[in-house]
Amino acid sequence: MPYEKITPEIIEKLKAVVGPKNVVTDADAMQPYSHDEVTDPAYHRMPEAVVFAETAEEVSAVLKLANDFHFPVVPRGAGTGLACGAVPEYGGIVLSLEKMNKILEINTEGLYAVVEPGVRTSDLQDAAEQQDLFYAGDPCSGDSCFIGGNIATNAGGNRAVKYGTTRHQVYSVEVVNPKGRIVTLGARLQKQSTGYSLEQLIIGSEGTLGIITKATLKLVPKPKYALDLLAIFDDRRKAMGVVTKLIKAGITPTCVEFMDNITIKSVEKYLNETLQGSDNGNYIIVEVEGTNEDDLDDKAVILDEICTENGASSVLVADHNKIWQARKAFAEAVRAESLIVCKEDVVVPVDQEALLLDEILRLSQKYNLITRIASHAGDGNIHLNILKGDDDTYEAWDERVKANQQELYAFIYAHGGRLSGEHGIGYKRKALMKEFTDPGELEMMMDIKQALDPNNILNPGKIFDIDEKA
Ligand SMILES: O=C(O)CC[C@@H](O)C(=O)O
Ligand SMILES: [Zn+2]
Repeated sequence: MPYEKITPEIIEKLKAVVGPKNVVTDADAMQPYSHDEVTDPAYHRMPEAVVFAETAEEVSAVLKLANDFHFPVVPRGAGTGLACGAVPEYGGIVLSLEKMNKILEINTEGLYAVVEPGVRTSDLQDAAEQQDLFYAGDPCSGDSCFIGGNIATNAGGNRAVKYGTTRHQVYSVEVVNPKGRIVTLGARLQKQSTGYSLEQLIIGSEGTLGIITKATLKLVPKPKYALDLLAIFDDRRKAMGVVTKLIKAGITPTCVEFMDNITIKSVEKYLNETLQGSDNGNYIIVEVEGTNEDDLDDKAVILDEICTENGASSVLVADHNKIWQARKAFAEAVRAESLIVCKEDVVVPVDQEALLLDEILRLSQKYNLITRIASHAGDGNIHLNILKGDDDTYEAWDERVKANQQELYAFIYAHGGRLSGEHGIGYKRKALMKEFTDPGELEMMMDIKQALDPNNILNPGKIFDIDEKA
């Protein structure tokens, strides 16, 4: 890629924009910005400088410099991604938004929040709760990830069954577009038919079309009554088979999550706690909200019946904090087992998900893979983690992982699915994106990128490589 190196002249100009303390070139200080949560060092890349922005105007000036001098700008939130979307594959600068971390407004009349991109998701959840309100976005990394990154990647998480993904929480975003113009896209409206929904184009574009500098997000009244049920199944295929039945019951659960037994054991070890049914159980965790205690009880009875009729050995009311601590510890528990992990994030229509699990189990046997499986089962989204075993070489493992991927993705696309449900493409999955995406669809994405970012300076090489355009 013919980009300019970050010269001392460029460093001086960057310092003039954001102040000397906000430009870092020391290798040790830059090291944490060379990767996200992908632990395999093969995917780490050092930036040439890390720049911290404190205002939209600074972001704008940095992007104008990038166009003038032709260097890449890689926007970064908390760095909790799993697709290398914030990793500077082609060098240049990492532009961190972590200092733009203010909750600007929680509006209890209009039910919305205005936040800067570096606000931690859990901080927004807590701030809303203090006003008896609720921010529905809830990625598993909520204690560390930022709202800006949630929007840029259209983070999914645990409550999408009822509330949708991040895109459904967003009224509007202020972005700096690749040419450096500050613009607000979308509006605080329940409806509008006023041209393209550009805010929706930004959401999930992984920082390739604009840098989010402010967002107006939906809040809802805090649900007064909620309950977590834990259904334990001896057979994991039966556990997954119950999901469509739970959805069809018309109760609109907030969450329907799945964990298989070996994963429960892994989490148990990591947390050093005993988890219910961990001897040979597989979990379906269902959270429901109700208007009052009776409503909640009625829903619980229905869910209990469905699970029991479909093979659950027990259905328990779970301790909310404990069960969610276990579910949210999935990624960390796997990381504690192995730093070399392939994380599949496949998604199919919910009614195809039991078939997908069958296929995953078949392929895991065929390719002799060590797996851990957790799933946002209510969304059809399965996280298949494939661990490298101690007595495997990287090359032998990688070869089997790739063969598995080919068969798995062929199955997924044949069943109306996609290769990523929520973690995104970044640069980690772009070769597979190219292989499995309809060329016409990919061409439209590239056309949009080229129109908005003609110099290809904003997060280049993410989702696709523009110079590979046919
Ligand atoms: O590490 C993973 O594969 C999944 C991480 C996260 O999306 C989750 O749902 O736990
Ligand atoms: Zn997830």
